[in-house]
Amino acid sequence: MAEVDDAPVIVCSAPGSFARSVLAERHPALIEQVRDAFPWSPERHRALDALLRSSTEGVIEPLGPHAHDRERWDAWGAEHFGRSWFDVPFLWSESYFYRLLLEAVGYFGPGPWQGIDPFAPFKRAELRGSLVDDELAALDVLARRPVAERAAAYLHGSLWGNRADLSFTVGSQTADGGTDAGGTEERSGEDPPPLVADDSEVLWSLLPTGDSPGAARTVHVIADNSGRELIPDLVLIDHLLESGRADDVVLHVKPYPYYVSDATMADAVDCARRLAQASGEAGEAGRRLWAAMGDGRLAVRAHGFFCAPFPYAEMPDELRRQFDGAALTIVKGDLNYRRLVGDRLWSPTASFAGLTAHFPGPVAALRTLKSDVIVGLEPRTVARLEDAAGDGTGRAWRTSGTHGLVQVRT
Ligand SMILES: O=P(O)(O)OC[C@@]1(O)O[C@H](CO)[C@@H](O)[C@@H]1O
Repeated sequence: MAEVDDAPVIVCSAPGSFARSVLAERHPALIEQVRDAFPWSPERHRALDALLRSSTEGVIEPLGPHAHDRERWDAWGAEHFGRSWFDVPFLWSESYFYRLLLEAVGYFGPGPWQGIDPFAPFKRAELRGSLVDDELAALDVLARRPVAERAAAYLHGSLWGNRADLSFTVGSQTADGGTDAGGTEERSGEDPPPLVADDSEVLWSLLPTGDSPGAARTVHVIADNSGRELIPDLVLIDHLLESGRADDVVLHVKPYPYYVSDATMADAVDCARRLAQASGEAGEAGRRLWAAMGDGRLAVRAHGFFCAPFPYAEMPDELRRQFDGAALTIVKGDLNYRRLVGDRLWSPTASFAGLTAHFPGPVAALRTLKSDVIVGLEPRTVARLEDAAGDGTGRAWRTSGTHGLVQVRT
């Protein structure tokens, strides 16, 4: 594994690599699932066929001349057009794939399919499912526990919620609404398994309770998946506001559907409604969050950069300024982690603090491990993980979603 200063950018060309499997297997399966989820017109079917061909055997083409964001992607993709999908950075090719998938289904219009989220049936099925009922009911039991224990449970709920990632379960669920779409629990032997890094104490130390002099303490949360991840994120946010650890919270969602289950504004509303309509503690939290959105203590934003194919080190200044002065920014999930530290084959012991020094203000990653990128581990932890993997490659712990982390840079 390369050292910090020469870590290779991840591309999808290496045979047997996780990144290659995403492009070669996961994306084609996703196209077929999206195809089956709606009664698309012949034109949409043809566009899906073309995307399948291009993304598996073709080269990367620019957007069509009428695309509203053609200029932006022309600048972002200039050096990649005309090359094989497998030879350009993984972060770039995945992001562009989702942009093209939306194009294929007419999401950006004009036309009758404009604004129809092609992943909505999968997200809805998950949100309706009984696993969410069980998770909401568990909040009633938790409410009787001491506050420190509750805080830890809310934090872990948000972290492990990241296992419920519908792009991870492509090929194993349907959009018929009749079944729970998570399917991720089977991946974990121990539930929850131990964290590979745990800076929880540092995280809480950045958000002391009680009166603090000076400006309002703002916490930002860069959301990842909707449904079974965003619901515990919202519960955590409610706790931060209720316990006085934050005066206000900004939740950052995606401006358009992305990576299957990533949360958009519509999803944030659906999740808040699911909570608010629940009974017991969940319902109370949901109604408090609803009110907090109304009085501005919880703001939701959807900056275009959250669907950009680049690491956060390259975020535009106006977004950077939003995080300046925050008490903490919580960065959720695997893709956000890849973007936070850079999508490279770092040494797993490379410094998390060093690689996140670019980020404005204190930052915490809550993530389950679903790709090759990992930094900030103790050498003995890496040795233990490699030994325990026992699968011949010693790498499954990195990509299988069975392990989680809390990493903080103050
Ligand atoms: O950000 P999330 O939802 O935790 O994970 C997104 C993800 O499943 O998508 C990519 C494959 O498509 C992986 O790199 C990554 O694990």
